[in-house]
Amino acid sequence: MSLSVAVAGASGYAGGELLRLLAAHPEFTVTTVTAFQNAGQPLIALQPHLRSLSHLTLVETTPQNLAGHDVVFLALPHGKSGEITAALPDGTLVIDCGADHRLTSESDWAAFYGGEYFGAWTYGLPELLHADGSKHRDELVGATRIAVPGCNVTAISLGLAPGIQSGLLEGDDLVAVLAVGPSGAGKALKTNLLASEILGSASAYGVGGTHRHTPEIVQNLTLAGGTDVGISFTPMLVPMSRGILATSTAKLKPGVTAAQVREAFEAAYADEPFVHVLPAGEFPRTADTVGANTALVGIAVDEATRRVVTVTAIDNLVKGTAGAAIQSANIALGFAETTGLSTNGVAP
Ligand SMILES: NC(=O)C1=CN([C@@H]2O[C@H](COP(=O)(O)OP(=O)(O)OC[C@H]3O[C@@H](n4cnc5c(N)ncnc54)[C@H](OP(=O)(O)O)[C@@H]3O)[C@@H](O)[C@H]2O)C=CC1
Ligand SMILES: CC(=O)N[C@@H](CCC(=O)OP(=O)(O)O)C(=O)O
Repeated sequence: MSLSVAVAGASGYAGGELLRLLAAHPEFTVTTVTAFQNAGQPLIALQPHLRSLSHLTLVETTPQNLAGHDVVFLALPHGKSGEITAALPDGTLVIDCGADHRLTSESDWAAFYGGEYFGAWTYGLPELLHADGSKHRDELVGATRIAVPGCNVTAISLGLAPGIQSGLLEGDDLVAVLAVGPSGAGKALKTNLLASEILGSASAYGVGGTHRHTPEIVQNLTLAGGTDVGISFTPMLVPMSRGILATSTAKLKPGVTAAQVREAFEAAYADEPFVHVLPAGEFPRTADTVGANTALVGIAVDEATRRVVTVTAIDNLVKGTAGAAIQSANIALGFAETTGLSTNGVAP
């Protein structure tokens, strides 16, 4: 018997991608979809690509409308899920794609987000290494509240954690520069995201340690065993609708070889269904992850500067959000982790 599912924020980009994946998931049936100003509209009016869900109508995002489901996925603006989930029964599996429950430090929340702090939930990045070599998926088994990572955070964390956990890389001088697609910013119209502004242009934002994903990256890489973790991280908007290409670099510890670094990454991800290390000399393209729940990682060592350089590609809406949410739900509920998810993208 399939589980009944509600998706809140179903008119947005993350909600739409959740619905696309859930519609093909054998264990879930979406019965409720909610929105804010678009409540009352047929879902198909907002998500015309989701033909198999054309029977659904968007209703208001209230605890009453979300109650009575086995699983609730939230794809709401930051700060909007805390109050709603407080009213849902403890036994309901709730998965939040927003940031409200990602940070374990209240002071980081206050510094980078502000507003009421609702506390951290189990973190939805199964492949994240812990200092002792275990993976974060162990914590997801049986969880009933899950916080899905920020998409930039996923790309950077997967691209650095094995080097940190293995003790081969310094954690205090990390640098990451990312090319990101505008869908990461959501559907709501913003002037700097108009096609006329982004086509033919690349622009940096969140520069100089100000991006709100910074403490989340530090949190993950500290969990992976890093000491005094510090990262300078700069995302750049580029004209592609989906995708993140994260170039992450770190200093090698004295005496560490390129072969040791590659071995650490290959060992960490050897059994991972969704994280693939590319052969030496190969680096990923975002195009090869579009629609797939895949992270592709390329690795090089720059001997002149004694830095490792990893290049990680993900689809921000799949492995960066909706796919990670479903992967984590699968683990929490005891389904095969890959259920309803694919490593195959679409091309061209
Ligand atoms: N886009 C991405 O790549 C990623 C997104 N996320 C997170 O997922 C969440 C959703 O993002 P995204 O889909 O991109 O955003 P969108 O702007 O595309 O969608 C936002 C959704 O929230 C609803 N909404 C807007 N304002 C309110 C409100 N005040 N109260 C309740 N609901 C509201 C909207 O409804 P309506 O249409 O009716 O206004 C819509 O359904 C965010 O927390 C985001 O950070 C996380 C990782 C990556
Ligand atoms: C292009 C763009 O603006 N991208 C977003 C990514 C959003 C994301 O990962 O989600 P959360 O907002 O849930 O953290 C950004 O860099 O802030």
